[in-house]
Amino acid sequence: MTAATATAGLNLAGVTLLHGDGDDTVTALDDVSLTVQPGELLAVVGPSGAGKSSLLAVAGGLIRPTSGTVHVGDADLTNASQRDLARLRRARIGFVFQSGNLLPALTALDQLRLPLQLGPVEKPRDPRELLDEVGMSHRADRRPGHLSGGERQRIGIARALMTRPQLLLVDEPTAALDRARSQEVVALLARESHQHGVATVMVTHDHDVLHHCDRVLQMTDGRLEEHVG
Ligand SMILES: Nc1ncnc2c1ncn2[C@@H]1O[C@H](COP(=O)(O)OP(=O)(O)OP(=O)(O)O)[C@@H](O)[C@H]1O
Repeated sequence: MTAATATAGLNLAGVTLLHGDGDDTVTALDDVSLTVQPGELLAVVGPSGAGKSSLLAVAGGLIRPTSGTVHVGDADLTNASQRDLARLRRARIGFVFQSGNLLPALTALDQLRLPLQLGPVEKPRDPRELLDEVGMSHRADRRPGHLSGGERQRIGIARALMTRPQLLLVDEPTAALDRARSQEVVALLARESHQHGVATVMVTHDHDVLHHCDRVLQMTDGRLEEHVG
């Protein structure tokens, strides 16, 4: 990898991930190389079991690959200690889950404050400003039980952006949403990625939202290929 490609966004080089051992070995990722630029929204589609969740887990430093390297900006996740990995994840990576993964007892505004309470953050976003940016100021005092699925997802996205991450990893953000809400949520992801220069990887089964994405790749049997839509 050249110095230039190692300084921004996400870079995976020759990443292979094996699960299990002996006869039970499963190749979840098979020699995957990928660069996602700052400000780019990449969608990854593919059948169940193709390796999409494994890709997110490796890119997010949650699982170490069997071989190959993973960089977020200039940070090498592959050789980092557990302690450094935790610090890198907190400072550089945002995660968005299928249904928002919000804490039931916290208001929308407090969900956004939460990442700032888990440790020092260099230049955090202002929670009220970010709430406004995702169109949720009018719901600041509501708890998740009184929000719609689309609203919960907006809060989940905003929470992931509080620390100004370089990389955003998004797992099936529209799985629980109807068509109109799905369009809004992915349009929001595209806008936030572009505006704030975040490299975003979104795994999805939802082909109706792909037109919001800058690039679409297909995962098949652990390999990433061009998507023919
Ligand atoms: N912890 C594990 N131990 C053993 N095998 C695993 C483990 N996690 C995943 N696998 C296997 O690795 C392969 C890739 O799984 P992965 O969850 O990444 O696929 P996926 O594309 O995300 O699937 P889905 O769309 O159903 O979520 C599958 O064959 C799966 O059975």
